[in-house]
Amino acid sequence: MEAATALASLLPVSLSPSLLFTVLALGVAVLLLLRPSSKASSLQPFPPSPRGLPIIGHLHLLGTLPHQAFARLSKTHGPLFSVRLGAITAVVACSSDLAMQILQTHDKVCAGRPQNLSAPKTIFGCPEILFSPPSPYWRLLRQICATEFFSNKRFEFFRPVRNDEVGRLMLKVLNSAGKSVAVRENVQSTNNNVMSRMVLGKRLLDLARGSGDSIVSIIVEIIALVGVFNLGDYFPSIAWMDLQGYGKRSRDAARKARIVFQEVIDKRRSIRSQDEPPRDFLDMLLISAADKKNKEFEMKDINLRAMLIDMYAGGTDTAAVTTEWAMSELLANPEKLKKLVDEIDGVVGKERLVQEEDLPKMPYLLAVIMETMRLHPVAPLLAPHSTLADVELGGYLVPANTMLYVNVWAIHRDPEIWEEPLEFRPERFIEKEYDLIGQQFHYMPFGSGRRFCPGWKLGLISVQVALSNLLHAFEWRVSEKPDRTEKFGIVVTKANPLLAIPKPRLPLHLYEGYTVNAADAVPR
Ligand code: HEM
Repeated sequence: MEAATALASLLPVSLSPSLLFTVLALGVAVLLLLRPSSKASSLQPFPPSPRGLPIIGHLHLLGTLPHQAFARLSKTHGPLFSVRLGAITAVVACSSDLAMQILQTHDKVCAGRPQNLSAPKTIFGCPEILFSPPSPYWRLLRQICATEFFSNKRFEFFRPVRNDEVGRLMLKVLNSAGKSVAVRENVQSTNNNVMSRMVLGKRLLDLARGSGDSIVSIIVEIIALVGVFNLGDYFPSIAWMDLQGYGKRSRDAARKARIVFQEVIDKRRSIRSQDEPPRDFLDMLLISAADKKNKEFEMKDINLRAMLIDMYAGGTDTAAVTTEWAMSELLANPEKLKKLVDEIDGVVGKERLVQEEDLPKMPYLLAVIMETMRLHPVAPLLAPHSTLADVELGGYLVPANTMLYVNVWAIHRDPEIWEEPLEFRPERFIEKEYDLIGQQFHYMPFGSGRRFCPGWKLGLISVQVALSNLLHAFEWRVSEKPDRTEKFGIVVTKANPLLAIPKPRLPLHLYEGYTVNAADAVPR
């Protein structure tokens, strides 16, 4: 039991010693599963690994921030190494060369997703975009998103919605002038409403009574559940015991999501006429589901519900977290903040708020956001990939069905690539050209290759609009310099949420006028 207590303090999640003791006692059977057993792996070396412990493997080395632990391990074991997480073997890549091998050279073989994670299976109950292995159906879903949801036409169509929501955010912050404001929470609620209007055509509060609140709480719970460390996923022989209760929580979340989203789908079907042009994502999904061309992949309501959840979940946290990190870095670096505010003032003046049309004229704003995503990628290990067949990476043989982590966090701080990598220096993105779509494998905040984030443009513009407006419309004060402590999850957040005090810096009539005018132009 003493060993269990010591180990419990090292694990990435808070496990009670008695819980860990149970795991150790029950996990003996799992030992047999621990060694990679591909026939081919006996012919070529498997990536090296640190010394592990019986049963738990290397779990004790992960700490609370696995991406940072992996970066440290790569210093001793090289840029490609393997770890055992209970019964699961994972290979970690910490260099841009290996990222290229995984995401470009062997993209097809490395584009799987690990299938040991129980929360997505329980919650979605069917293939969706994020957790499904590549398949013709997954390609169809990505194609529907690309042509119907993330296309330039749709982007323009929803521009007034985004302007309106950011105007509402300005008004809300104005009402808190002089008081402490939780930046992420406020931007998140704006993004939730943008997403809700794009996906279901309505702000959360305007959805059927209670649905809006339910959707937010369900999505928050789902994002948490898909990011937790569930013992059962790594020790399959004891999964049935559901020691941490995540199985039950996932079933509850699945049940609630089914009820709320089905209600929305049924209501829409009952009021929507066939020849009406699509006005939001749900309309587009219903059209695709009825499209004879897609008959091969019958889209049932369960599939539609999964897609709605994917969009809400993808669009909620990511941009708000990035905006919060950007504000934190700027408040910790006043000269960079001044340079950005000067740029915004120069383009916009002080007689109106920032509009999306202004953004292309603000290169320093883009550089600030790119630098923020370099230091604080929301998914520092991307979403885990997995091998669909045996593949050679960095001279080692990695067998089929191995989990793959691409450590973007480590690559983004690699001193071989970046001068003074820990400095917040947006100028580096002006002096040298980097793209956002991961073509150089030095910089991949949205991933690269087949699994590249389909929502990247929307994510980026959400950050640009929120950050530029918050800084143009308000002067911000913090009681102490913001820190860089991280909290791990499916999205890595700031452990200590940024609290800052706003003071308006524009004529007051602008804040209200902006909202009223933009609301007139909203499509629905
Ligand atoms: C700043 C904002 C965002 C960032 C930094 C970001 C980043 C990422 C990353 C790193 C991945 C994983 C790539 C991989 O596994 O190789 C991803 C996947 C994904 N993202 Fe985003 N994302 C953002 C916004 C969005 C938005 C707004 C949406 C949708 C509304 C979205 C939807 C998705 C989906 C569906 C996937 C799964 C793609 C697949 O597995 O095929 N993301 N994103």
